[in-house]
Amino acid sequence: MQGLLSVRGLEKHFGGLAAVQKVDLDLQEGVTTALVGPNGAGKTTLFNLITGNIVPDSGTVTVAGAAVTGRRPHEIARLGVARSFQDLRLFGRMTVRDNVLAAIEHGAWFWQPGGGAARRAREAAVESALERTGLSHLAKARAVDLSYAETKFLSVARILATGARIWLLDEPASGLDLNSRNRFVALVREAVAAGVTVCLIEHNLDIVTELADRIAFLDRGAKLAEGEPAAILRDPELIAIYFGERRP
Ligand SMILES: Nc1ncnc2c1ncn2[C@@H]1O[C@H](COP(=O)(O)OP(=O)(O)OP(=O)(O)O)[C@@H](O)[C@H]1O
Repeated sequence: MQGLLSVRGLEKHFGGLAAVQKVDLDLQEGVTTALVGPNGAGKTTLFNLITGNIVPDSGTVTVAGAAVTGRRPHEIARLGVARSFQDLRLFGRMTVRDNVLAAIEHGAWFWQPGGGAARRAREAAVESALERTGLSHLAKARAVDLSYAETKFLSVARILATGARIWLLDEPASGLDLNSRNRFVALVREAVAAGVTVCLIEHNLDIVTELADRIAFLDRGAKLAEGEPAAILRDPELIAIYFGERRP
């Protein structure tokens, strides 16, 4: 069944390297999918192809049935697809609040008809995102002054504030302490319960087990398997590939 977000035959080469090879993937509404695979499997490249940060050599991406292949990142974001980056891409010198505000597209300015209401709605979305990520007390701090875990939550706050219904999270919990990691898991669960469809790239298999309904397993650019976490994580061949014990 075609998903809310659907990928068909997606391919990307970098010179002679096939980074993503004929990948099909469906993100079904309300289903949390984890992309799992060893380093260099093509997971981030797949996100980049979906979000328009990289143009595919071939294949298609559709969001809610609309073809978006080759469209620019902001056009795809406007359809309700938000993502985080491994390197977070925050504005270090801006405040936490302004980092979140900047993530929301300014559809209407206050001098336009309805602009005042739109601005208030944006501000409310920012405050709510800060509250849900536990960052309200840091709203006026500069992003550069945050702790590592706080920057990770700021990255999630930026997604929350957009109201996007599809979240693509690239290693969102890497390096988090236990308390922050648990808060992160709860935050994602809350979003899913509110109707968000999540796809996450995650190396921590405990987090995958806790959050994912499905795993798509990638290796060397190709999707090798897809299914329920229990089945995928019990497959000795996949686990050998994942932990680098590949047989020739
Ligand atoms: N812009 C680029 N130019 C050339 N090669 C690239 C580029 N981006 C990615 N690659 C290569 O494509 C392959 C897939 O990389 P990608 O970052 O998608 O893997 P990944 O599964 O996300 O890895 P990791 O788990 O380490 O983040 C790698 O061999 C990588 O070196």
